[in-house]
Amino acid sequence: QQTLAKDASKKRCYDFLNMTSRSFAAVIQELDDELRDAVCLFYLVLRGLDTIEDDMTLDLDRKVELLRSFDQIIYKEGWTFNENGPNEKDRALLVHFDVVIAEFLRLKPEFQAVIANITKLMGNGMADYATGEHRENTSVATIKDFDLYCHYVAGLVGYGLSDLFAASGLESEEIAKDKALSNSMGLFLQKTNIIRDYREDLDDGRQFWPREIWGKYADKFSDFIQPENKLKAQYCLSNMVLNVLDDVPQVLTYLSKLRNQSVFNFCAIPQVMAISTLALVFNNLDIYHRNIKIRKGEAVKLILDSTDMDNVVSIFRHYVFEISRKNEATDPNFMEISMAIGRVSIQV
Ligand SMILES: O=C(O)CO[C@@H](C(=O)O)[C@@H](OCCCCCc1ccc2ccccc2c1)C(=O)NCCCCCc1ccc2ccccc2c1
Ligand SMILES: [Mg+2]
Ligand SMILES: [Mg+2]
Repeated sequence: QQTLAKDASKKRCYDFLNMTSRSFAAVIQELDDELRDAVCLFYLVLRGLDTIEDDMTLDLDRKVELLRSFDQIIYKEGWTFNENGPNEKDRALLVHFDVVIAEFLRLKPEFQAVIANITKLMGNGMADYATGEHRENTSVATIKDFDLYCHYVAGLVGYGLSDLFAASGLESEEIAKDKALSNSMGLFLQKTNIIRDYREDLDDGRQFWPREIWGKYADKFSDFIQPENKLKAQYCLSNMVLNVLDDVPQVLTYLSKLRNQSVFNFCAIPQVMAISTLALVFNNLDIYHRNIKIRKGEAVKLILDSTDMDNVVSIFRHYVFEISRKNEATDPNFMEISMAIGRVSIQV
C-alpha cells in the first residue's frame, strides 16, 4: 500500500512539472535516472518560490516573509498556500505544495541540501530586490543591478544544477567549480526572456530592463510603444541584445565540458532556443506590442539537432550570423554589436 501511495505522489509531481513548464518539462523528463527526480523537484520548489515572487496582489510584508523562509517551508510536511491571487498562473502548485514537499523529503540528503541552499539564496535575493530602494515601480536601475537580479533568479539555478550534476556522478566535480560559467547559463536564458517579455511585463506593471540602458533612448519605459519613437525603440532593443551577447562565449564553454548525453541535451536545448529567440527579437519592433515566439517547426528542428557540441556550435553560428545580417550601420550600437559578434565568431 505504501509504495502505491509513494508512486502516486511522484506521478503528481510530474503532472505539476508538465502543468507549470512548457520549455523545461520535456528536457527534465529525459534526464538519466540518477538525476531526473532531483531536477524535477528542484524545478518545482523554485517554481513555487517564483509563484510567490511574481504575485503582485500579495501584501509586500507577507511576500518577503514567505520568500525569506521558503528554504524552511520545504521541510514542513503538509504545508500548502492558497493566498495567491485568482489570476496567478501557477497558484495550483502552491495549493497542493504538500505533494512537492513529500517528494522533496524522499530525495538523497545531498540533493536536498543543494536545493535548500539555492532556495535560501534565491528567496533572499528576490526579497532584497522586492524591498530595494527602486521598489516603487519594481525597476532595475544599473546594468550591475540587472546582472544581480538575473543572478538571483536564474544564475543560482545554474549553480544548483551544476552541483546536482556533480553530486549525481553523471558529470565531474569540475563542472560545479567555475561559478561564472554556471551563472552565464542562467543569465543568457533569463535576459533573453526579459527582452522577449517587454510588453507582457509592462502590462503587469513590471520592468526588468535596466534604466542605465533604456534611459539613453527615452524618458519613460513605456515610451517605446509609441510609433513616433520607433527609431529609439529599435536602438534600445539592439543595446539590450548587445548586453546579452556577452554571455554567449561562457555558455558554449560550459556546454563543451559536459560528458553525459542526457545532461548535454537538457542543458543545450534551452540555450539553442534562447539564441534562436535572440535572433528573432533583434531589430524586431513587434516585441513592443506582443509576445513573439519562434515557430513550432523551427523549435522541433532545434531540439532534434542539439545532441552534440558540433551541431550546437553551428546552430549558434547560424543565428549569430543572422544577427550580423540584421545589424544596421545607422544604429549607434552597430560597432559594439559587430565586435561582440566577432568575439563569438572566433569561437564558433
Ligand atoms: O513564471 C514563469 O513562467 C517564468 O518565470 C520567470 C520570472 O518570473 O522571471 C523566471 O523565473 C525564475 C525563477 C524560478 C526559476 C525556476 C527554474 C527554471 C528552470 C529550471 C530548470 C531546471 C531546474 C530548475 C529550474 C528552475 C524563469 O523561469 N525564467 C526562465 C529562465 C530561468 C533559467 C534557469 C536555468 C538556469 C540554468 C540552466 C542550465 C541548464 C539548463 C537549464 C537551466 C535553467
Ligand atoms: Mg515567473
Ligand atoms: Mg519571477
